[in-house]
Amino acid sequence: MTFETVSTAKAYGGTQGVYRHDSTATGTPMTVSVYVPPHKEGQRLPVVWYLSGLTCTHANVTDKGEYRRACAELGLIFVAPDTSPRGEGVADDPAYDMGQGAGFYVDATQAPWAPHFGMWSYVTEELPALVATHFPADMDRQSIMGHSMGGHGALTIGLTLPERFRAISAFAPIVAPSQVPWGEKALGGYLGDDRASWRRHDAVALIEDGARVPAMLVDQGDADQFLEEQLKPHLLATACEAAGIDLTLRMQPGYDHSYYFISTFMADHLAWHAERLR
Ligand SMILES: N[C@@H](CCC(=O)N[C@@H](CS)C(=O)NCC(=O)O)C(=O)O
Repeated sequence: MTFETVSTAKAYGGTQGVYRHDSTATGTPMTVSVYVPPHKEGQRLPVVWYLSGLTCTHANVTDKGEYRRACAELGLIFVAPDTSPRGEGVADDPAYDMGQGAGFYVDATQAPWAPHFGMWSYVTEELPALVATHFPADMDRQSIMGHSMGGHGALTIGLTLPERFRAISAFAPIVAPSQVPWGEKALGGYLGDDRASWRRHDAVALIEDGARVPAMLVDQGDADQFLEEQLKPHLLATACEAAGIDLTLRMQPGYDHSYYFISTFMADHLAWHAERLR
């Protein structure tokens, strides 16, 4: 399978690259951003996965996430995939919260989404194999983070694969998609009406059903316009408390849902990940 370099640039002594490859999980070309910090020849480095939110491509966090200085200092590879398949033959929805740019990190089972919307398999199977092949990655040291819909992806993937991900964190995540409009629309569309099939794609439900990790870090702005209707972090706090999961939930006064918020706390999250990836 070809893995094509779209661009590379030196940053903080390392390399910020953008790459494109044909994906069997989505049946489309996919674009991914990877930052490799400065390192010694032959050295293998831990990998932090960053999953983005609604409307994003790989480029939003690459341009505005301000992760490179911390990744260079901490020796972390930072991988930022796209949020969905894209292109002319790919189903879409006129709204921003469904279809292209809104893959929700599930493998869709329903028409018209099922042929291309295989983002769970893409992020958990296909892309990790490519990262292992093409970068100096130590795949025994991985962690995962994300924002909003990507926070949902990070929490659900991290909770499902605790043996793979040593740390999970999120910025303003959708913690209980089955209980909020964004999630009800997306999971209903991609997975169908049987709500039982949604539970493995809902962080709160996964914890209620027995998923366990040692710890999670979540930052949430209290001026986030989506806080009350879509995000509801207290549902995660309640589930973690009942399950004995050590959740650090930090309500950040005055911060909204944007990359100004994410970039403010990015270095903090990366340091938290690096500690667990040593
Ligand atoms: N377009 C939506 C908001 C979508 C949104 O806020 N997306 C977040 C993730 S959930 C994002 O990261 N947007 C891209 C950006 O800020 O660069 C609206 O206007 O209500």
